[in-house]
Amino acid sequence: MDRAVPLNKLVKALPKAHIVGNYSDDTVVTGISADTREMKPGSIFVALPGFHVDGKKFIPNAIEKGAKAVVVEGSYQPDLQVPVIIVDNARLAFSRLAAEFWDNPSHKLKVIGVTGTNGKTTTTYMISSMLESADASTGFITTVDYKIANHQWKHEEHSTTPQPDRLHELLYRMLQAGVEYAVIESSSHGLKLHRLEDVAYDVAVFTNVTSEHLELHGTVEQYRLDKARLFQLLGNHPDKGCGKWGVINLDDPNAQLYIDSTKGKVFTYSQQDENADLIGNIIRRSEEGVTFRVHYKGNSTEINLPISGDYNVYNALAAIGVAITQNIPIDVCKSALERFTGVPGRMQVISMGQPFTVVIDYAHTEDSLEKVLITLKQRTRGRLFAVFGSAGERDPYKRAPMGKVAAKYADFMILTNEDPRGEDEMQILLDIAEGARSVGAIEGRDYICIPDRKAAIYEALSRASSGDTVLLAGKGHETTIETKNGFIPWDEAEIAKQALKDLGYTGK
Ligand SMILES: CC(=O)N[C@H]1[C@@H](OP(=O)(O)OP(=O)(O)OC[C@H]2O[C@@H](n3ccc(=O)[nH]c3=O)[C@H](O)[C@@H]2O)O[C@H](CO)[C@@H](O)[C@@H]1O[C@H](C)C(=O)N[C@@H](C)C(=O)N[C@H](CCC(=O)O)C(=O)O
Ligand SMILES: Nc1ncnc2c1ncn2[C@@H]1O[C@H](COP(=O)(O)OP(=O)(O)OP(=O)(O)O)[C@@H](O)[C@H]1O
Repeated sequence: MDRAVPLNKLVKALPKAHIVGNYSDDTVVTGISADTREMKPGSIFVALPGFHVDGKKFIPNAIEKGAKAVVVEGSYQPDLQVPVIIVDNARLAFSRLAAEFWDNPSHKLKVIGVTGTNGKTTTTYMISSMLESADASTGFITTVDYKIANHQWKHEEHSTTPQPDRLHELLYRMLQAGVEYAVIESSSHGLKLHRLEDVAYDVAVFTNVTSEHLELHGTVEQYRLDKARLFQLLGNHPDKGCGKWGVINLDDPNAQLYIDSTKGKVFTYSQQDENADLIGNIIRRSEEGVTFRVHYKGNSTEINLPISGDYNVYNALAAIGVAITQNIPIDVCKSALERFTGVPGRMQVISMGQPFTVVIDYAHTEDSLEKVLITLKQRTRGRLFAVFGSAGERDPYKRAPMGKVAAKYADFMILTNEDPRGEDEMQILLDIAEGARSVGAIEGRDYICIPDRKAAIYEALSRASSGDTVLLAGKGHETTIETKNGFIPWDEAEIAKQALKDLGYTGK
């Protein structure tokens, strides 16, 4: 989207910055970027201190490509032909500049942020569908896809929360399209690395915390604290007349931290605690979904959620909580939830007329794998197969617990690649197997390792028979497998369908 903003205006947004070099009042910039591979001429280049390399290394390249100014953290000596904006923290400056460049779109939208280890995407989808049932136009930013009013599309980025330039551009486009509410999956990376610092949130939602991404946060304690930033950000920006709310899962042991961090009013939900503002009790479970009753201010309503998994009742309660803070009646929430079609790659059933069930799910943590396996175990007459792996270069400590929990519930496991990245793929599988073996699993009898994911899927489907369930976990909606040799295109649903066809199942 073409846009030109005076450099002057952007520099004013960084009052503590020190500027070296001159520019005239009519200098304009046409973009903000922290990546020379994507930067367009006329942009400000922000040199971020990366995890692999210092972005300062790319300054000459940025200037060659037409950067109008560069932002650096700390100091930068060489004499450059463009102004150098020296700041204390380049990530904070990147966020500030991107928000200013796109004219702070979040100040005019009503913005809802969803954080937590699991359930962010599902909850975001549910919130959006409820708001739309109440006739509000919505946009969202999720791991799976982006939505601006009626246009929804799958993105290729391997990220949940985009970098600030992309993020604020999306919010700007939402505003241009007449969107009233933006719902943003707010990852712990996004919060810790200040990608979300200049978003004016109105509602912050907390789903749950288990242990993940310790390669970034260091400790579970720090991970919990980094997520709390979302609730503090509520206090940073003007109120847009819809109130500021923290919507918090009271059943999570960490709830109090997020309640205490909320710069606004608190709304709680629970399946167990009578003190919560909103309570949901599961009444029955079926192949088609879960029925639960919600209790709010002395009234109660039964809701048939057409997706299975008890945890989805938590996601639904979080979304109803948000709707209540926006004065949406529970009947509207009910009708939105009863029409909910789910999220691609989450409990997605693949049917080609085979006599067993095939389910694709994005479970890639110990907690989510356990919850999904429990759900599937409850409704499987035969054997439960689990095909899964664990990411390379991320959270190696979660591998053994994933193996352990899968060994507990699955009758047979095929350990396979998820995103091995630069790591030895067999070593990742051996790390998972170690957890499985710690609870008595034996190779050959209870599990096998097949790094090639396609071959693993074919093996599982050819072993399955009537009444069995095959869970393909960890890839969900993702469109690539990241290996040391680059990205391999991937579509788990298509591969499962093709495998079933090759096994002779062609019906619906
Ligand atoms: C941890 C993190 O934020 N990583 C991002 C970061 O990588 P990095 O720090 O390693 O970058 P680097 O290679 O050291 O380079 C340093 C700087 O030089 C720039 N550069 C680099 C090369 C070049 O030719 N020119 C150039 O300008 C880079 O853009 C970067 O700004 O900058 C890269 C370029 O923008 C991103 O691709 C990369 O995200 C990758 C995709 C990633 O995997 N991110 C994940 C960990 C992530 O953020 N996940 C969370 C949570 C997901 C969840 O909930 O499960 C998310 O919100 O997405
Ligand atoms: N409330 C929940 N509690 C535990 N597990 C959940 C919950 N909701 C979803 N899951 C599990 O987590 C997986 C991912 O769900 P979802 O995409 O909604 O979460 P997420 O937090 O957005 O994950 P990510 O950020 O990694 O995309 C699902 O496939 C399911 O296995």
